[in-house]
Amino acid sequence: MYIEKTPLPGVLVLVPKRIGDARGFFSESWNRKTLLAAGVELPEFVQDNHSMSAAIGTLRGLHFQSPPHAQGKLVRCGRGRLFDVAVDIRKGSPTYGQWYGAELSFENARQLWIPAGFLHGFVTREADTEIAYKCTDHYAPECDGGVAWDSVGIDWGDGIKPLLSAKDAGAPALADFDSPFTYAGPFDYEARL
Ligand SMILES: Cc1cn([C@H]2C[C@H](O)[C@@H](COP(=O)(O)OP(=O)(O)O[C@H]3O[C@H](C)C(=O)[C@H](O)[C@H]3O)O2)c(=O)[nH]c1=O
Repeated sequence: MYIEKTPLPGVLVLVPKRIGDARGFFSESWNRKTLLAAGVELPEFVQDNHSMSAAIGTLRGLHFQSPPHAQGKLVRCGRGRLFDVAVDIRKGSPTYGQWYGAELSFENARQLWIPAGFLHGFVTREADTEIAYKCTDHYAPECDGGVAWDSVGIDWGDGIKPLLSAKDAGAPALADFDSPFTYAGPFDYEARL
């Protein structure tokens, strides 16, 4: 697995190796031991999610779960193509309000690690795009929160008119949002990579 730092400290791009043969390929899409060998210890994953978005331009986000059920997420694209975004919302962080986005697709096999304390959202760039993502805490609707997709200055792509859920359409702007997260210093792995 290749591990790439991003311009947003804490957020990583992981790219598993694909072993090809006449049938197709095999890939270890997640292996804790491989990451540990590289000095990256992620919290334990306890829930896997899978969502499919039929229309191009479907935008899900920007979401978080507040403590005590804050979630880190490792996102990968099983089918199609999407632009996946993380936003730092840890009060006191040197990168508070900053975002990073990566194009994830079945073809490029890229995964995005988004730690707890960051918003997560994505917009689809192909029809019938599916994402599968691992979460470090269980679903807790009472801790569910969101920030408006268009209030962070994210470049989602030209001329986007997103398909949003009613919840996402009514989310508060980042400027009006009081984050439940506080910066606790850099993640251990930041210095090791
Ligand atoms: C997240 C979640 C949702 N649900 C139920 C609740 C609703 O009845 C239905 C759809 O939920 P929602 O509209 O919140 O789904 P998304 O808009 O895809 O939200 C997710 O997408 C963004 C990008 C994320 O990072 C989060 O994982 C999550 O917020 O699934 C569950 O039963 N379990 C869950 O873990």
